[in-house]
Amino acid sequence: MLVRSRERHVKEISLLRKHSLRIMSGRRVVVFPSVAELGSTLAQLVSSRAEKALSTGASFSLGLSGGSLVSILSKELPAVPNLDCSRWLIGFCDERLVPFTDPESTYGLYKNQLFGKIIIPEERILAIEPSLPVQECADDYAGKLSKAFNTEQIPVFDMLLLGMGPDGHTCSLFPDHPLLQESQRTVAPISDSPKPPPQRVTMTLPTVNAARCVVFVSTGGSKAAVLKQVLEGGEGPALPAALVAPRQGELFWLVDEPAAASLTSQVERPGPGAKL
Ligand SMILES: O=C1O[C@H](COP(=O)(O)O)[C@@H](O)[C@H](O)[C@H]1O
Repeated sequence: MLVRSRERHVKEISLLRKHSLRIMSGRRVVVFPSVAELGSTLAQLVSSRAEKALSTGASFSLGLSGGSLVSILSKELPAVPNLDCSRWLIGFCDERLVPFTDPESTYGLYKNQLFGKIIIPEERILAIEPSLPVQECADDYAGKLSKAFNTEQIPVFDMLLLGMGPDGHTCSLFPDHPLLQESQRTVAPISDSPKPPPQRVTMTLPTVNAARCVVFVSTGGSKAAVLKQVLEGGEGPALPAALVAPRQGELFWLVDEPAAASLTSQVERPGPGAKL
């Protein structure tokens, strides 16, 4: 009897702690012992938000980023049992203006590593047209989003998966770049990306912050210092990743132990197989 009530108390305290953590910061920082465990929880999270969106709507819209996320997601998402992606709509949070066959192309990487392993109609993947000049390419991609979401306003994605570079950039929004001030456009071109290739197309902050759920994935010791700065603050203007704060949506930071090494604020460390 005593054991049962103690267990209940511990459970309640842990729930309360989780709840207050979320209220205090408006975001959940979740630390995993390995990239594999992070990846499998990420895949579960995508699948659970897809189920939620599809239980009330006609489709589940998911924005993908490039970089290290590609291999993490491509390994773990197809392993989710009974995953039905036929009503998913996939867009790209940013894309490099190179042919799809170029190893820098985010679409190209997902095509090779993921799209062949999940069943998703080709027409439900909204990619850029890389043969266009960068400005036209951004306009064309913004038009595709506008048509798919049937709106002239900012599209509201169900979920966006973001990465963060060691300089604090996310999407193709770089520190001190004028694009951080963009308040009207859904998508913008960039021709002077400090990280190659220089020409890219990116979602803007208003689009990112309109999403229902934003999930950052950040792994490795090279991200430790910048992660601390983004999550706990530091000198100078806020870094692009720190400007991501969905107006009405959820914000997750899924990180591994090396990336979390310098954090001193409270984080969650879920047990194996835990769901977010
Ligand atoms: O250039 C880019 O970098 C970021 C971060 O990539 P990571 O390899 O450090 O995780 C990525 O999110 C973005 O999509 C990409 O274009």
